[in-house]
Amino acid sequence: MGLTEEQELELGQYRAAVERDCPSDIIQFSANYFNCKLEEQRKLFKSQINKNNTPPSITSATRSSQVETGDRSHLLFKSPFSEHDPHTTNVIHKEDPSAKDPFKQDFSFDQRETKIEASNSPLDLANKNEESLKHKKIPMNFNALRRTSVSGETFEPNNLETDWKPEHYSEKTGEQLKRLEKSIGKNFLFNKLDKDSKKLVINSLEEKRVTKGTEIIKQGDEGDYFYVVEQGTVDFFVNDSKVSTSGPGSSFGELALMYNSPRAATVLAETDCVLWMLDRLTFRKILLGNSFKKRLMYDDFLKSVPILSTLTTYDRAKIADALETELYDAGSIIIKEGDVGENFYFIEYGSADVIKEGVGIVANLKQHDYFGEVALLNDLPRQATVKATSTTKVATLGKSAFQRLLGPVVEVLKLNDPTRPHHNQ
Ligand SMILES: Nc1ncnc2c1ncn2[C@@H]1O[C@@H]2COP(=O)(O)O[C@H]2[C@H]1O
Repeated sequence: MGLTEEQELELGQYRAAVERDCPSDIIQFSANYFNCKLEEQRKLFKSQINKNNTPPSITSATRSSQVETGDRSHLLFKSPFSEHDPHTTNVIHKEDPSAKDPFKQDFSFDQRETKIEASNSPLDLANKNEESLKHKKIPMNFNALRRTSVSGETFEPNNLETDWKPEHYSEKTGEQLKRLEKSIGKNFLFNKLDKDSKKLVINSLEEKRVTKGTEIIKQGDEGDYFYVVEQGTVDFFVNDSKVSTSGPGSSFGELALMYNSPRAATVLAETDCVLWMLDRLTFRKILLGNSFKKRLMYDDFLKSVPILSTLTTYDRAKIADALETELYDAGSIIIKEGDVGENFYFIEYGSADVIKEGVGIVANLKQHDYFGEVALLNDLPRQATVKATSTTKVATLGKSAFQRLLGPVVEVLKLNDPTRPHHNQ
């Protein structure tokens, strides 16, 4: 007996996920993948029942329309081209980076679900976040070839429910709160937190004053704390070369805590500094699943994009922070020849044709390919139209993020520029 259309679709999606992520442990990957699928199906049922009091029939068509448009109408994205391009008006959904891709979307589903179901106490939220991290989108190679956790903390959901209390929790004074609001208010990581989580984080922060010249973090050490700068400036050194400086409102020290990896840089106080430290466990429980969600979700994907393969974890993390997701139906226009170029794109999944006026199709793009760089690199109008040929999810970078973050690969992008004579493709 042949497979039904839906079974074919499911298997195709599964196959695409395996090909995309090239998991080192296929059994574990598959277990996670199908758990996510089940979870997704359950949630769809629940949300449908909550809405209509009628369970939906589970077909792919129902599922994708629910996932992509159902509850997210407020997130519908207006195409930058829609004013003058009738083809694009109904096609783009700007949404969580996780949307649509069945394996990766679980993060956002869980977060939303958590808010509905949990009591909303800070601890519940922390635990739920960690739970979703634990069995959902931790990249399969999350800890591969890296040193293991310093504290060896376990994240068993049941332990968390009852056992975990933030180690350094202490209610801040009014004066401290005012200062924190000022410094933390500037840090985008904290703006992603709901009120309870923010309060929990604030009361878990420890004040640390250091004098000019103090080594706050040493490259190669194990990670213990995440830092936010309230006053002063700090310098970053990689292999003894200074790579950057940052000041009030900025944060550092997240990489080692995220990836259980050695510190990637040395951090020195360039002036006397007032810092706030967050312990690793609270960081992982609260910030990781909220503020660094995109990094975790895009980690594997960005690693598998050939053009980015030479970047460091830090460089890729910065790109992930800046990415936005757009979803296009088959046949819709992603960029239009002659328009002003605003964004650069990676294809997360799907396919697209590159079409030049008067010439026809000049290239076919697939998963992991990029486009939209020519206009940005050369300050030109769009040199071709890019049209989705199947449902296509793209991750996009705005022009300034493109210029700021893709510096290290600009030469390669230029070399590959398809509009240059003799480009190597
Ligand atoms: N170019 C860079 N490479 C790596 N880490 C950097 C860089 N610039 C700043 N940092 C920060 O320096 C921190 C050192 O500790 P972590 O590796 O935990 O996290 C690192 C980043 O937050």
